[in-house]
Amino acid sequence: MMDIQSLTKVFGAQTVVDNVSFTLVPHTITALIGPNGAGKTTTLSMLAGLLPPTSGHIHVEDPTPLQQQIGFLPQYPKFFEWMTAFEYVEMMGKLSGFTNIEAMQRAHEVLAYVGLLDAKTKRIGSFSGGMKQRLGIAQAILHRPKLLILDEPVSALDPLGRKTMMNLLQDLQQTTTILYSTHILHDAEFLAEHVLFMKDGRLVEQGTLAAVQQKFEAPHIIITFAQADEARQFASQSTMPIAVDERRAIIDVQQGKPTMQYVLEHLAQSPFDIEKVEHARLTLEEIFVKVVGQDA
Ligand SMILES: Nc1ncnc2c1ncn2[C@@H]1O[C@H](COP(=O)(O)OP(=O)(O)OP(=O)(O)O)[C@@H](O)[C@H]1O
Repeated sequence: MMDIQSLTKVFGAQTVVDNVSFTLVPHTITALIGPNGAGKTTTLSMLAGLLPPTSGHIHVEDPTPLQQQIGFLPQYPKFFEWMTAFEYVEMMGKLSGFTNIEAMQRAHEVLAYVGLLDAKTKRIGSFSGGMKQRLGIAQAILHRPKLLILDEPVSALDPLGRKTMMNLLQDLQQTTTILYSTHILHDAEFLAEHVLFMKDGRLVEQGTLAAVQQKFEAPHIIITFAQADEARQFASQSTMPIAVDERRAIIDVQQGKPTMQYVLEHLAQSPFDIEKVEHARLTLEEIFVKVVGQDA
């Protein structure tokens, strides 16, 4: 649906976004992950049409102007705090070309959708951070965009606010394609089907979450025993390089050996009670630290 080719942004002598290419798959959620200053906001601003790229192409199949196809929630959305939620969304509707009646109806719809209908006559200045983020979403989806771009939509929220926002994004995925930036890797792991890792303006890793996790699959086979002393006994009797962590025997795999088949055959001859045998998987956080080389 959206194909980004060699997107680059230079500010003075600094290349802030460097030759970035990726494709957004319709009706999926893509997480743009990177440390502070990686270039996430600059990338999203270019895609949202708020910042002209120095070079590169943004290709969309639909000939409708890009601005009409995209909804954008900035990292720090600015509202007129003295307005009520309804007044604000209704005004934004009129600004985006709705008639008065359409703007009123649509404002009602989107406020209901983000769970702010009860607060529609309250002044925005009295809203919590989570309510403001939801109001930002209401404004971003007002014109029924095909692509929703959100800059750090969950980072500033408390756990409950994050959960509400994640549920909203999951629901919105049915009707839109979503690209959002984040530092909260645990949430991205739960929400995103595709991940983009950015460092120093470059995409250093990208793909489906499953493929990236598979690529960084740790070269270990982990056997979980019913009892800790079974794990210890198994390790002491084996010729394989095994570390024991409580009930888990962790086998180092080097140059493909031992294979899972070898381990399973070995276990079949042992008297121990085994709960599971698995290839170790790194969490998104561990992969991120490995790829980006520093904490988020
Ligand atoms: N208008 C600008 N002029 C000059 N430099 C800029 C401008 N906007 C951003 N930068 C620089 O570009 C780099 C990337 O900034 P950007 O805000 O895109 O990163 P980010 O990954 O979104 O960071 P964060 O997670 O902290 O929001 C930074 O070094 C920043 O100082």
